Amino acid sequence: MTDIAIEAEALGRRYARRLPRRRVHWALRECSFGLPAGRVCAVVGPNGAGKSTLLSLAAGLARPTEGAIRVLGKGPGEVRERVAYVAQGKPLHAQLTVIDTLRLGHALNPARWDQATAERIVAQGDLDPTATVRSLSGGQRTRVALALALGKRPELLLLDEPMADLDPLARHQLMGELMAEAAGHGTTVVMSSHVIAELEGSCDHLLLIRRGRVRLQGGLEDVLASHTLVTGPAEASLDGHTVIESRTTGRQITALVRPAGPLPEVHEATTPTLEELVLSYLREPAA
Ligand SMILES: Nc1ncnc2c1ncn2[C@@H]1O[C@H](COP(=O)(O)OP(=O)(O)OP(=O)(O)O)[C@@H](O)[C@H]1O
Repeated sequence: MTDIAIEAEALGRRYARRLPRRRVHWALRECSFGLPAGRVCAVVGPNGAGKSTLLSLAAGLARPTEGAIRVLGKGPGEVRERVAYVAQGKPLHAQLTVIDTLRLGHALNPARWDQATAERIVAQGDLDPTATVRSLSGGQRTRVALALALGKRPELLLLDEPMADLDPLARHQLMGELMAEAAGHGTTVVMSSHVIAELEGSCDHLLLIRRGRVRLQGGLEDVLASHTLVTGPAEASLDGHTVIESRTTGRQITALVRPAGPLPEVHEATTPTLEELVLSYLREPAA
């Protein structure tokens, strides 16, 4: 088993847009990173940053335009059986019932299928197993998609905004299932989300993408510890430190910095929360 679940080297994906004018658009460019196996990794970034593109490349549903991506030490197409992917639109067969959807999951993954887990996730949502997928609400479909993904007992679980349409209780309960899966079976979970609160406390690795580039990556504790949120008088100098973002209110400055050494004593310094860190990187002027 490899120590790195996903390894990208100068990864790029370009789309050709026809309208309004034919032009080439890079959804991802020069992305190099390694996600350690057995971790729960948050993929964050603004709308259109390239998160879904990255997950679909890892799932082997799209091909890189340049560079390379390796998943569980191999090409994404070679490890499909060991990887589960829940895409943003949660594609399922609308005409199948819930129970037939799980049967199909079993038929497609006979060697690894965990019926008990899949059934438990469906049952916790109080779903009628004989209902067709077409008749389910968006959140109920998400539950079935997650039941299929976890039933597959994957080594790598790729989730594209999995919790977006779930109610708070379902969100809490399914996050618990995901965390138990990761802890109990050493599953690597890579999850994109805009809800930072749901990532805090569950993720231990961060990949922040902005405008198709990896802007920040690493173990969550290390990433947070390498930044400082400072407040102090507006005229106090932060020269020599890397200022990610700063805002001045009246005579006070608040800034997220990567300190290069001790900060001036006039500043009050704290370690940022994940939310503060992500917001600062998203607000950062053109990186
Ligand atoms: N099939 C496609 N054809 C053309 N452009 C595309 C296609 N898919 C994505 N893009 C473009 O690639 C960029 C990245 O899109 P992507 O869906 O990966 O972003 P995202 O970070 O997942 O966004 P969101 O948070 O809104 O889901 C966007 O500018 C998008 O318009």
